[in-house]
Amino acid sequence: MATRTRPSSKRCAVIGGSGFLGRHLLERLVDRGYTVNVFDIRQAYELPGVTFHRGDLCDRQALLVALKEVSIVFHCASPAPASDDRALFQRVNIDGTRTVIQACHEAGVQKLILTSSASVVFEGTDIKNGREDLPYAKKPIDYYTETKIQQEKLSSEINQIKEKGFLTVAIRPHGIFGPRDPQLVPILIDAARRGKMKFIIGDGSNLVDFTYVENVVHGHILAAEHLKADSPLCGQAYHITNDEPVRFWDFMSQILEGLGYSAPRYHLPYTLVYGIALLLWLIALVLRPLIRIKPTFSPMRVALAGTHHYYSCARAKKDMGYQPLVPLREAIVRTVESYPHLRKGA
Ligand SMILES: NC(=O)C1=CN([C@@H]2O[C@H](COP(=O)(O)OP(=O)(O)OC[C@H]3O[C@@H](n4cnc5c(N)ncnc54)[C@H](O)[C@@H]3O)[C@@H](O)[C@H]2O)C=CC1
Ligand SMILES: CC(C)CCC[C@@H](C)[C@H]1CC[C@H]2C3=C(CC[C@]12C)[C@@]1(C)CCC(=O)C[C@@H]1CC3
Repeated sequence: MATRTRPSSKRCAVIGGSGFLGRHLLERLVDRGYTVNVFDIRQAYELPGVTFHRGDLCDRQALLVALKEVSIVFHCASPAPASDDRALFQRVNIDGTRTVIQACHEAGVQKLILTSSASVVFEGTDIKNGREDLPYAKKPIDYYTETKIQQEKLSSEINQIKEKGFLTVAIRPHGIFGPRDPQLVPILIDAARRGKMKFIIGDGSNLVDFTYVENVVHGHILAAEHLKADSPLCGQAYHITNDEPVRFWDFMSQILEGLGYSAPRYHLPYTLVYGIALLLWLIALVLRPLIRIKPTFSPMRVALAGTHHYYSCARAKKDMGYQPLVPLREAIVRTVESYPHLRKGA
């Protein structure tokens, strides 16, 4: 057992701090006067006032070094959903989160803020204004979702044991976007450049949440600051969104047109595209030992593009005073401006 020194309430660690959300989070934490340790398998940048610890979160000893004298841990590391690697998700999201919890406990950490995902309740069918009490997806649509569910359960169970002095809360963002995001805008533009963004899947009226990264960061920091023994946050999950559901295809079109590409115009039936995506996924699975194929339109992406999925943040508003800081319109402008290299013709 490591020797415990009294942690400072302003000393925190961001696991996954080299990633998109993690880096925005720690920049904000530094602005607010926190001392930050980053723990990640890769070091993507350097920042004054931030100490980097490179390591795998499945390695308890490596974690213990980064968690020394830390009172708050933000765990926002995960393999990318697109990796579609079952063993990797199991190892990092489930076994790794168990290791993070053990290490927090051993190091005397007081609070764990886990980045979960609103998609833990998504099964590929419509969710309208979903609340946190919706049941977890019984048939999760991909390995990412399956392991995010197990991860969230682990963190909430540990809180229920009411280990004195160790509290947990899970934040469930949805469709995070913003400057430096390696997923949404780059994948969308790559599809457009390959001529794959001509079609709208379904009738185009489906509403979804896209959440600007600074609002997600704000939700995490509020959660850390409101998480106290006997507060309603203990062991709970909170949706954090922009609270402005938007038509999926309007959002995509605004990003595409903002960067100089044409918006999709022709419609394709949802069930047809979903069926094709499922078939391609199965073919890719069978061929995986020989060749690795990654179809642009995975069943998960098609489901996300063709159904309603937006969530209520009433619980976060009530328990921690959450309100999005950046409205959607402004968030889209800032995002588009941040990708000059993805502009058409650049
Ligand atoms: N991007 C999105 O739209 C959404 C993301 N989330 C969750 O937010 C969190 C952050 O996501 P992003 O910033 O988008 O992802 P990201 O891929 O940009 O960042 C994840 C970070 O985790 C690190 N990491 C992965 N495996 C690790 C390991 N074994 N040990 C140490 N570090 C490891 C990576 O190196 C990376 O820096 C994740 O937990 C994700 O599940 C939830 C909802 C939506
Ligand atoms: C090719 C096009 C049909 C779609 C291009 C955009 C997509 C890459 C994104 C649209 C919705 C996004 C999303 C996620 C990743 C990127 C998108 C599929 C998540 C799966 C990321 C991880 C989560 O926890 C849930 C997200 C839901 C929305």
